[in-house]
Amino acid sequence: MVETHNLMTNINQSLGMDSDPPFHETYKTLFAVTKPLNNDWLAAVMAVEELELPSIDLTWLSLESPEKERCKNDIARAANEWGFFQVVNHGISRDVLEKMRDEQVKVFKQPFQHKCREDKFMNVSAGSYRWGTPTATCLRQLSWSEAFHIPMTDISCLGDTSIFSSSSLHQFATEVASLAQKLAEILAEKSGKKSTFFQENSLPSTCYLRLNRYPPCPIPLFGLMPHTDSDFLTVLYQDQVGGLQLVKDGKWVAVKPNPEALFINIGDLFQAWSNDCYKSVQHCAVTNPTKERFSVAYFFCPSYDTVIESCSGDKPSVYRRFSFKEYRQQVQEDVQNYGYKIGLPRFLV
Ligand SMILES: O=C(O)CCC(=O)C(=O)O
Ligand SMILES: [Fe+2]
Repeated sequence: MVETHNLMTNINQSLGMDSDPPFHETYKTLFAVTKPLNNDWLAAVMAVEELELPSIDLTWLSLESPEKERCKNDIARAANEWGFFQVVNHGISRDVLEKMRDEQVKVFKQPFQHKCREDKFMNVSAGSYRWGTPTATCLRQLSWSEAFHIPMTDISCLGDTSIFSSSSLHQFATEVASLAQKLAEILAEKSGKKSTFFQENSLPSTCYLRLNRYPPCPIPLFGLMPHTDSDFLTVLYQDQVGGLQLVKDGKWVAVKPNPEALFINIGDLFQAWSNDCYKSVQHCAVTNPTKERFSVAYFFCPSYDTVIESCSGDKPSVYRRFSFKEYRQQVQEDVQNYGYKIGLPRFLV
């Protein structure tokens, strides 16, 4: 009882701002029924080994072969062995990244009530702002974060009345979009697929940005529950606090932040389309006891009707044909019925 009381006091102290979502109030029964400080899994999420992801210098892509080919092979190898890698000299200037981050910090500092009325105060679609996990029945299922999910189509029409400065967001999104496209084309080519597929099926307007904020949390919790991304690939720009973890060879590892890098991960669609050549791996974010953390994810998605055909060379197809729309609907249905995403195993041949 005393333990729970102290915990709630700590949480209230770390979240005192009127911009913070009311985590303490909304989830107080979860804190009361779980003994978080004694839970082994909570300690385990914080105690994982920190690794540097394979780092790929994209400068080589602007040179002639063989350097260029070697760089492309490195990208494909990292996507196959890790499903995650970092790119440096990616061509997106520090200025563009810093303006985006300033914008993100400013937006999350808005009063919570304004963020909840995103259509009225922020000029983005209703439903863009999300926080916590409304369905959580124990602390283990709670994501200690708030986020704006913004479709690229919304970014182009934010206008001057929005709290979001459309130009910072727009510039960041445009440059990240072209990086994502370039990497996807290389990965397609290296797995023997048609590299024009993305020009035909993945317009920037079918993609979206997610701005994440992880408030400090006095006890170790998930900032974002373990998941795989339901896209082709994701480009992540994260700050220096750290907290991203992923599964490598069956073990959770922590990713070392790198201010010069953007982080790339393969999503479910690429795993299926490449017939398991590239890996969509489970990842999560964990909280920091004293520091807030920011990240932005760009999700490279095709249009809803795009059909994903899993085949490569002589190897039999691992997954049946499905459209992106079908995939999204199945994920939503599973989350509703079971409380979690099943993902690709649903589509095995
Ligand atoms: O913030 C992070 O490190 C991870 C974000 C992420 O995985 C996502 O937004 O899907
Ligand atoms: Fe993710």
